[in-house]
Amino acid sequence: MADMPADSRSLRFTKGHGTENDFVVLADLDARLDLDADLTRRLADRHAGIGGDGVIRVVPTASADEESVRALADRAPWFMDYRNADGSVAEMCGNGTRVFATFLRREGIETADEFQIATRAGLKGIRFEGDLVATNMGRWRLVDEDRARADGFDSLVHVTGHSDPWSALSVDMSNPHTVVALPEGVDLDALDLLHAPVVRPVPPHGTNVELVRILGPAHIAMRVHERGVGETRSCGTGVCAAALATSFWAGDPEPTRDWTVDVPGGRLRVRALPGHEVELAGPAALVADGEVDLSTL
Ligand SMILES: N[C@@H](CCC[C@H](N)C(=O)O)C(=O)O
Repeated sequence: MADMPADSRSLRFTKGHGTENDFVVLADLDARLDLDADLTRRLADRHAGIGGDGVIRVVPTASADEESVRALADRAPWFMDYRNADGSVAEMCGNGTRVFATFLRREGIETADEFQIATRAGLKGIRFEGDLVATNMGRWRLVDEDRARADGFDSLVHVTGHSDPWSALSVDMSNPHTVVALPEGVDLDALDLLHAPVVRPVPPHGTNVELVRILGPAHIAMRVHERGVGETRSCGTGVCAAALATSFWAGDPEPTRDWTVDVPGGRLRVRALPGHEVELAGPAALVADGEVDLSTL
């Protein structure tokens, strides 16, 4: 169990989600919480804890462990410290940025319609747009651009229940993604994602795997198996990777139109920005506040 503030064995939390990618949000405004892998796993446990695909700690950027994050403090006072449900630390979480920003607004910590937050993948610009929150996710890249341009693909993905592996494309969204366009006749809804898809060659830092069905022009449906979690109902970085890969395959490597991505938990918009950056827009909801007795976890 993590070291906790001496005066408290309980922890206040907020539960939130972005297109049903759900998170336990911890306001650690004094940077007193030692959120280690064990505590993260216990909080995220859906049976014995609060439950979530991940845990988000809201902490002053100046107090981050990583020097590269602390360097952002003068431009973004708050750091989204994101952990997957298995306790692993991830570079970025697209849906998490909207939940994080919505929490900062609700608490009156940030009051503007536009502000920047700090993540392990650098600064991310937030813009409130009606009911949606838009995040400038920053720069993206194809992991093996030469191979992608020559073949369209750079790896193979094997999904349980299907004898043949499918061609896939690796996209770096600051975190790793492997995108598969499903062959004709394969039912997206029927895929077995209880088991992790097997990716070859093995990605050095693991990967999130997106399975995509094309629904129409600039419109796809996607399911995802997330690194450090399992299948989730949405993944913001994955949605961007899927839209960018599909646009690439469609001959529009720098997307000139907005893409709509349907996930089991809702709908998201992906927009290319100048400078090879990409914006993700969608809803965010804070659904509960509570206090957990850490001795019971
Ligand atoms: N759900 C997130 C991504 C969270 C991190 C991912 N599982 C990883 O390990 O890279 C999103 O909305 O982007």
